[in-house]
Amino acid sequence: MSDIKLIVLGSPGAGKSALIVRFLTGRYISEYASNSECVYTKQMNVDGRLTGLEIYDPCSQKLSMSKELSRADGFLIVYDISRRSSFVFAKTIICSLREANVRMCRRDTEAGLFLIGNKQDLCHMREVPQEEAQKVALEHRCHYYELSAAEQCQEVNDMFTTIVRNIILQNKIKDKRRPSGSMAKLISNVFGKRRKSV
Ligand SMILES: Nc1nc2c(ncn2[C@@H]2O[C@H](COP(=O)(O)OP(=O)(O)OP(=O)(O)O)[C@@H](O)[C@H]2O)c(=O)[nH]1
Repeated sequence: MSDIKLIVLGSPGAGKSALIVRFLTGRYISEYASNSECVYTKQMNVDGRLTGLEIYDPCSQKLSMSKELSRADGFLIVYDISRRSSFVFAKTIICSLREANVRMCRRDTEAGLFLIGNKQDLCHMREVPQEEAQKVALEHRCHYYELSAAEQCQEVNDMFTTIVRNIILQNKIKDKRRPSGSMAKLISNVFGKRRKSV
């Protein structure tokens, strides 16, 4: 069974907990405790393959989580479509992750960045046009979704499933590109043995 680790980030009140709880339980609860970090686990069957999923919700106050960052396969960056400041914050997170990726992420974040506009049910109060968010997602090579944790159970479910499927696929491609143990040994025997750093 493969394990996928997701981290959910975004400004306070964007709806991170609501999305996670909706996905895990199918329920929407309007108030969540927001002062403690949480790790949720779930087993999923994706295309006939059993996958262990770990979702980390660091809670908004704690963004210094280098250990968790380095273990993550995917980053869900949530903003509230009715609050521009949350979108600005989401863009800042994306830029920081791109920078951090160079230094410490286990996986290339390219396949693992997901920008999520939540609270679509509040579109009458919209401050972030969908086109603008799509453009940002394209620029930063993120996948993009807009939905409502409050009103769209199936869509939230589909989104998480697609995210996990994407990551599994991407990890498979990377594993194929990465030389296998014996191949790596062979390459190292031929080219790497005598290399010294100066
Ligand atoms: N209208 C609407 N409200 C939502 C939606 N999702 C979440 N909310 C509300 O937004 C508020 C914040 O939701 P949370 O899930 O606690 O947000 P959070 O991002 O986890 O917040 P922190 O834990 O403070 O980081 C709550 O009152 C939710 O009920 C949504 O899709 N639509």
